[in-house]
Amino acid sequence: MSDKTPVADLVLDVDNIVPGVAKKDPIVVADSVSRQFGGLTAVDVAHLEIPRGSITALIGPNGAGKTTFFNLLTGFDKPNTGTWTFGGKDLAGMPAFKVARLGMIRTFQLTKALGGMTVIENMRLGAGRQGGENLFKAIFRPLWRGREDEITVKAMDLLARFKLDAKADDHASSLSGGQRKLLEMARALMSEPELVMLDEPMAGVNPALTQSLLHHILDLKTQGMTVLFVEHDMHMVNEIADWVVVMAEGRIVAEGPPSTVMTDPAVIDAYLGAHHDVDLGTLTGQQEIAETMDSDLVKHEIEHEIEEDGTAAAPTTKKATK
Ligand SMILES: Nc1ncnc2c1ncn2[C@@H]1O[C@H](COP(=O)(O)OP(=O)(O)OP(=O)(O)O)[C@@H](O)[C@H]1O
Repeated sequence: MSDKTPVADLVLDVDNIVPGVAKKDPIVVADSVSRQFGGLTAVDVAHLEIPRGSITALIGPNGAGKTTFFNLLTGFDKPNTGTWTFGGKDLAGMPAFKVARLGMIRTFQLTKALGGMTVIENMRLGAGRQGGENLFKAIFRPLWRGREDEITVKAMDLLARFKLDAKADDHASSLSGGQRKLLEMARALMSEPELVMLDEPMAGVNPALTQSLLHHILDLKTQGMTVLFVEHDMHMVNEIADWVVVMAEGRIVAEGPPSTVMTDPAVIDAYLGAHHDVDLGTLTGQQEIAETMDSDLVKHEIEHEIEEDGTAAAPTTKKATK
């Protein structure tokens, strides 16, 4: 289906592919990133490099630490130890809204389309800084109006690409689960990110929209973006990922191209340890998603963004770092 990036273009040494292997052109480099919750070590990543301009899948059994690792990289959670860079910039300690502004945008396992707002309003929110009811805006109103028009045009273009343009004025709450996933992805693109991080993009999406989502993800790569996604659906991973990173019990236990990773004993062990009945070749089901925590953190990040931008519309928050 996709044009896979050859392994030789991704790693420095194709003959020695081990967890933490050096990439030719890494966009993210993480070192000694750990996160404990009480006595539980949720993430303990010694070294990981994400190759630029390709599609990397982060897989692993439930509870492996994938979402927590996403949260740490994107500033939605703070690690106990570790450093990481994005495009060479040190991100440790940087809040989520600043990480997003640098071009590292994520979506959530449970979509955060803000149901009380319309589809187009959600899209405008994705554009980041738009000015607000501040003095600067009051003085330079015509300039801001121009910028707002530009944002609307861009939003409508993206909505058309994602076949959501007819729904622009509908409340996001009226969309189906799959359409919300599309909206979240479209909104992420408003800020022209370099790295798009998708947390279980296929979860809760009905089969009719699955192919469409797959094509949109492949399209991101065609447009020069890097994609990192968490996914349980191994068919999807096989189909679109250039590279697969496997987590188990917080650590990176294997990485490599999908064709070899699925037969790696460490990977089979990791999955069989958690699911005695799982066949990696046929694992396709959508996971039931547990709603956990942290709506306060997300709310705080959005409030912070609004405070900084001075934007008038105060969105309601939905969920969370999942
Ligand atoms: N806020 C939290 N407080 C306490 N424990 C947490 C918290 N967030 C995650 N954990 C625990 O950390 C571990 C890793 O969870 P995480 O959600 O990152 O795994 P995951 O690989 O994303 O799982 P899944 O595939 O089920 O989404 C789990 O044992 C989880 O229960």
